[in-house]
Amino acid sequence: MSDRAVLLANLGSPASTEVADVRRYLNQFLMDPYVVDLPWPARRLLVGLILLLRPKQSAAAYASIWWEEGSPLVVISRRVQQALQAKLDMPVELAMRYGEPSIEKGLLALASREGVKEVLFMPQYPQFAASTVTTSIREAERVVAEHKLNIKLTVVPAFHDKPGYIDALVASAAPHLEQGFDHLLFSYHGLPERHLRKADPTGSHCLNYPDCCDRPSPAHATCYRAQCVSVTRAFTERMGLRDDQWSLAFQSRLGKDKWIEPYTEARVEELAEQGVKRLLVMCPAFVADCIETLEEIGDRAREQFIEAGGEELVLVPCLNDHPQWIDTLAQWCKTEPGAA
Ligand SMILES: C=CC1=C(C)c2cc3[nH]c(cc4nc(cc5[nH]c(cc1n2)c(C)c5CCC(=O)O)C(CCC(=O)O)=C4C)c(C)c3C=C
Ligand SMILES: [Fe+2]
Ligand SMILES: [Fe+2]
Repeated sequence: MSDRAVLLANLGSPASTEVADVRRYLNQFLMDPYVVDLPWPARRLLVGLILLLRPKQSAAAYASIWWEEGSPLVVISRRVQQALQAKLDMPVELAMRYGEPSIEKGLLALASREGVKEVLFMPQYPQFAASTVTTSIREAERVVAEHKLNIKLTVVPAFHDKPGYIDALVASAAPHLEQGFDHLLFSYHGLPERHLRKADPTGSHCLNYPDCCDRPSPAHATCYRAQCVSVTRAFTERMGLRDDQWSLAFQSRLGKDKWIEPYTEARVEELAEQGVKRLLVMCPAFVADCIETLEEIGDRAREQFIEAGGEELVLVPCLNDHPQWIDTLAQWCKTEPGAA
């Protein structure tokens, strides 16, 4: 038995589709200063306003995609944990940044296991964003410090450029592309432009040129947008797609700030108007299907596409528990983190 253990971390879901549970979840999520990055009084005020209407709308959206066993995101993540556990001679736990099972419970459970000296902390995000990766790492560090846990926390960074991730994406999506399509849309979760600028260590690269993501820069080490572009490029090159067969857009905008463009909603409508009949949509910012893929794309974008003249929108499933993805994760757990 190794002295290493693994903690998979994802974003999290409400405990149920009851409005009160969704409100509690949204409050915890949006009051995170890495997500709504305003000083506390302004954040409290803005989130208070969002919580007037959003919980009811989101509860209805969650209810439309909820499974008998629970939230798709949590159920799929649990399957991944179990499949990974079956391949490894080290304990594997699952944690969510918001809601349950919490990062605190996961770390305490692993630290109490006999012989565990190191926890490999694996945030399940291919691209870096402070609102996903940094906040998860800070929470894990807080738990280790607060409980004085005698473990080494080793973080596996965002894996957008790791061949194992791209290979698994190709293996899981290729059969869907082989069914034929008029256009392939890569729809990534969006981010406020401000988040991108804040993450730019040069202070002068991101969003300062129309083609910033195509110009090599040290800023790309923490640029969510550039990492989405590079995953898309790697995938389309591997699949041998021409540039006119695909496009890239960003979904899930919330609030009045400017978010990174183009927006998925606008692109879906444009594609239908341009005569695209069979549209495939991939969402590579998510490793597991969730409300953002199943409801926002699989239901709402599909309806919008058909109303605008399209015939069929096919949502390509996320990596979920695809065997090749599980093999990749297992390899990362056994080797040096981030090296595979
Ligand atoms: C300011 C708001 C938000 C930022 C910034 C944000 C970044 C971000 N989120 C994900 C991944 C997921 N987000 C999910 C749900 C979700 N996201 C926001 C808002 C922001 N996300 C909200 C309010 C919600 C809840 C649903 C809703 O009311 O619309 C989920 C799915 C959760 C589930 O239970 O299924 C994921 C996963 C990324 C990758 C990201 C930054 C790049
Ligand atoms: Fe989100
Ligand atoms: Fe860029």
